[in-house]
Amino acid sequence: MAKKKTNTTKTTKPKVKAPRFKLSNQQKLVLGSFLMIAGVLLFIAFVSYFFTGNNDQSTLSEFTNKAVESDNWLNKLGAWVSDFFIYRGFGVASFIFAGLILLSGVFVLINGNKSKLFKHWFWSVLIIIWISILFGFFSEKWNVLGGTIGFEMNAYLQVYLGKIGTALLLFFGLIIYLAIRFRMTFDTFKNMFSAVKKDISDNLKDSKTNDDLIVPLDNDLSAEAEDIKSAFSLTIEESKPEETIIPVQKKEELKPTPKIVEQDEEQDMQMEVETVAEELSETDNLANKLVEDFGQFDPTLELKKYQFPSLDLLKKYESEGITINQEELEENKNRIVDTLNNYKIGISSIKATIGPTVTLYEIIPEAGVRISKIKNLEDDIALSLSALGIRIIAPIPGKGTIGIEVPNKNSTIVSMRSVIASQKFQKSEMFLPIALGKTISNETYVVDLAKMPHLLMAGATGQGKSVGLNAVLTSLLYKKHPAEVKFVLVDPKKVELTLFNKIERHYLAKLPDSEEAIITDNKKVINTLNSLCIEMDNRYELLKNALCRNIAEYNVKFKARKLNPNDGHQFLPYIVLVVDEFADLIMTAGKEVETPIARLAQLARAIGIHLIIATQRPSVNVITGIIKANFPARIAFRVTSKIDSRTILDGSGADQLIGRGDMLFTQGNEMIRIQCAFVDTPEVERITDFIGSQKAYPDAYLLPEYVGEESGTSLDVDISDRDVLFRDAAEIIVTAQQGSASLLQRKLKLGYNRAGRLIDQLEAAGIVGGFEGSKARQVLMPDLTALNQLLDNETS
Ligand SMILES: Nc1ncnc2c1ncn2[C@@H]1O[C@H](COP(=O)(O)OP(=O)(O)OP(=O)(O)O)[C@@H](O)[C@H]1O
Repeated sequence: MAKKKTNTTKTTKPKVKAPRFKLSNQQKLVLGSFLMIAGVLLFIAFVSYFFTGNNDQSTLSEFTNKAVESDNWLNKLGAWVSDFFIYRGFGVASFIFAGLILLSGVFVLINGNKSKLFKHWFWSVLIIIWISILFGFFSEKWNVLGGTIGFEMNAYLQVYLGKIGTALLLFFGLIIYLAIRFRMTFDTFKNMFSAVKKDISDNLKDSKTNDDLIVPLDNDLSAEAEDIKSAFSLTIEESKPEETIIPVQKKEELKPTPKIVEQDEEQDMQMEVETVAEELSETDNLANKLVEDFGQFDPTLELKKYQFPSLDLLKKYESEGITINQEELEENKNRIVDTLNNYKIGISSIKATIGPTVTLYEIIPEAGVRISKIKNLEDDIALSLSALGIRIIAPIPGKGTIGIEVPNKNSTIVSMRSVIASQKFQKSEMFLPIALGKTISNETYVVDLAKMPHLLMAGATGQGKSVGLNAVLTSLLYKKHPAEVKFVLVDPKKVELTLFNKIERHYLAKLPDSEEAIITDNKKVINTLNSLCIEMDNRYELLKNALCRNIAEYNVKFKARKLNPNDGHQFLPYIVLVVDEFADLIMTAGKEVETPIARLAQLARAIGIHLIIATQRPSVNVITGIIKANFPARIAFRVTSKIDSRTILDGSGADQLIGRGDMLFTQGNEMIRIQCAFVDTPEVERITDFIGSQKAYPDAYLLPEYVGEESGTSLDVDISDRDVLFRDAAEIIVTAQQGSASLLQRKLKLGYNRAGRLIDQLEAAGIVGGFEGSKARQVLMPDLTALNQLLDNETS
């Protein structure tokens, strides 16, 4: 804690803070309901004023005299308030005040958008003034309607503008209001007018036709026929202009809203051009309305003030930036040329690209030289260049040249700061951007974890795996809000990821019953993985109901308020599962972890769960076929043998790396050599401190509850060993007809383990059915009578 404090004082300058009026939920309830009631009372008082206002005039001056009562339905206060608002204030327009106060109460209660409320107040006050002046205009007839303000303002305006001027000014005020508030245009009026005109003419026509069709029985038949004929012919003639279809020439005239295009006066013909706007479903309409009223759903709202870590928290290295050692370059070039010449390989040109740790020499061999010949001489060339970690790429994909990578004598550190600060990272629009480091041509390399969709990291000990993991996590922390991504961290070594404990309530996800968010116990990993599988199934269900194919589409739809939270929909954060020391896990838990990992790897990509697994031991029994098949994106740090390299990358190369963050990255096709960004423990500590010191969610992101199989083993529970709360628990479960441990936890206020044990005992007693994965257990007792019968039989 002390540390946190010093940190914040260091970074923030003293500044005077404006006092914040943030209401608690209870305060909101009190204030909201007070305002609503006040609004209703005002309304009642105002209505009453029109019946009792005259009688109450005399009682107003006697406000403090208890003996004098008012006729207003709210008695003295009602009389006084309505007199104040209606007589002395704005007249009938004061009713709008009552509405506004009621509306404010509703906004406070539902925690509505403040700027929306402010807008309502602003426009309503304007319309109140306008109405008041309008009625003030007719004050001679109805003097109460405009109130004193309306009357006085009218008198003032009429002195300067006269009656006509005032009337026109009022009309102009109305136009301004409609134009700005309702975005009305001249066309809107025109369309409205035409629509009304059409309605009237249709009605007239209908009535006329009907009238004409009523033929008096005693009339001459031929005359009737004539009448009817003329009546019809008339109708047809009249309807003709409307039905005439005129070819439309101008494309611009076709607007999505129905529009009437006037023809030349002489033709006296009207044509209605109607383009059918895309029909919106009811839910779309509702969503549009909600978005209009409240704006798009903002998942970051709960931590609105959250600040992303600044670049200053990352260290700046002196030795950054490539220094060109001309001598070294020349020397290496000569050696390469000489060595190749020794093997009778001629070179037509050679080019060097200097990277942070290695320099790439690109060679174009003379015509007729076989590439395989150069590839075969790899070891000989390496020997004559007497350098470790030479890698020959023959040919460089897409270039037709041969590459020889030679480590630099003095490598430079690629700092996390430089890659995070790069334009490429800062401007990336990826879902889960990761700044891995810099390529051989010194370009920052940024990839999207969401596209990978899972990452396998392997390398011998001490070659930069943990730094790599930290770089991945740091990248995400710099780019993603706590609402957008959650980490599930598995760290059997117990030391690598502990720093991330500080951001538990911001970024971590955990099982409901676990105390520590970072999982260090291998047994608990199995539960977490299975819980993630449940989360995956749940998310698929949500996606299916929302008719979305992936999490991105789903979240867009949710933000546009097209998905109803009452149907279980919610904004879904990405979940990144990081497993360090995967080999260790496989050794201790074997199939039990491999199965859920494989399931997640196969299916979780669409619903935003991504896996990063890291291992020191890249042997085939750890990185099995099924794992490999589902992890197309792989990072290999230096390994000791070609076999290990093959296991990770399906090819050699990782054995020729030079360590210290030098790595090969593949996403299934080409292999890219990257110098991993270096982020040191103190830097990670500063970042997690910075984030940890900010306001957090009440708890870590809770994963679905998973009842492990081990709890289902002790089914033969002795009746005498039953929990004292057994009967209560049974009654709760049977009454609710829902067999879930979390229900017991809530109702009986128990810990997860005890609730889990109770469920087992209930299963053993035949009250609930067996474990069914993500679903609640079936309740086998239909009602309390059946339950009591069962329990009584047991004891007798
Ligand atoms: N990207 C890098 N740039 C510079 N130096 C690095 C880089 N990555 C790692 N190193 C150096 O290598 C050392 C070991 O790295 P790291 O702890 O990441 O290895 P590891 O593979 O996780 O080892 P282990 O498997 O034993 O945990 C670091 O202390 C650091 O000095």
